[in-house]
Amino acid sequence: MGDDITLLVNPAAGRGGGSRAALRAARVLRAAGFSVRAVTGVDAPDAARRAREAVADGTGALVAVGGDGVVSLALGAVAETSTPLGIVAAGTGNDTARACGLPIRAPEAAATLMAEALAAGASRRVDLGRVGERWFAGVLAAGFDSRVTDRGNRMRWPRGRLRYDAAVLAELAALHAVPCRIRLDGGPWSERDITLVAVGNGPSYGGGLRICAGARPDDGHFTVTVVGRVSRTTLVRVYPRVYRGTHLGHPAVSAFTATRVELDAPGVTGYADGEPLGPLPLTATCVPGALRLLAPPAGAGSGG
Ligand SMILES: Nc1ncnc2c1ncn2[C@@H]1O[C@H](COP(=O)(O)OP(=O)(O)OP(=O)(O)O)[C@@H](O)[C@H]1O
Repeated sequence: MGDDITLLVNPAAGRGGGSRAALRAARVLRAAGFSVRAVTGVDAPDAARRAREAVADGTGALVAVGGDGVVSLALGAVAETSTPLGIVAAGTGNDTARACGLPIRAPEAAATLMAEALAAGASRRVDLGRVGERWFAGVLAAGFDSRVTDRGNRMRWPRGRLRYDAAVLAELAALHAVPCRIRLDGGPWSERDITLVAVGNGPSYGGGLRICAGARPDDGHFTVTVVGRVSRTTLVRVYPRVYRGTHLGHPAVSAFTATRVELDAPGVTGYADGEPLGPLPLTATCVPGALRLLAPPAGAGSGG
């Protein structure tokens, strides 16, 4: 594996800040002695293909520059390989970087940590979720929250966390529970009316909404949050508590841990790391240590 670094840049991430973040990170990495090249791609599939090529060509590290979307593309290239992933979080939500304790909207700090980790030959093993050929680092969402993501992705305004809040308000008007079948670790199917189900490798989505509070990306399993049938009033009252993760104490909310989660519900689309996976049914599996993450040697769980 070479000592060059490939930046996978989403120029549009974070209101067009992706390119600026890449320039700032590249400056730090070059000053630390690394050879750096940036790839973008004309669209997301092209970017994903270029990332896979860089990994196949033996790049020393792949660094995703942007939000959770470009990290998600990068995962498809590096998962279950020995190529480490760095993250320069410059997007809207940045939940994967947040879950891994990496700097957010601080490209120089992120690049400095990466350079230190590469120089020390250190990386941290992180679990990933897998659905078919797709990988995710954060949360797989289905139900109310996938409809919110769908709407949020279509909205151009407002920006950041406010966009998710606005999408939540719009979807509240159409709130309904759906019958959902859930099976954990190959056990018996359970069927119930749900408002949403979230399968967390990491704890948050939507820029810090801690829907699967307690999930850690290095604990070897998912943390699953199921919200049963709730009224609009209850959802409005409980929603702000999701930022602190205290919604888990509500009687309509159940939490489980599992390494394999099967979900089936009519007319529901699954989203992972904010990207559409397709309609249910789907099966998510937690793959322990599937990712080598460039993180400081002193980071929790370092090694590998
Ligand atoms: N290099 C790229 N070229 C084109 N599209 C990309 C690229 N990288 C990521 N994307 C797509 O752009 C979308 C947004 O990416 P990302 O999450 O990195 O930015 P963001 O500003 O945080 O996004 P969002 O507005 O969704 O919160 C995703 O759907 C992702 O697949």
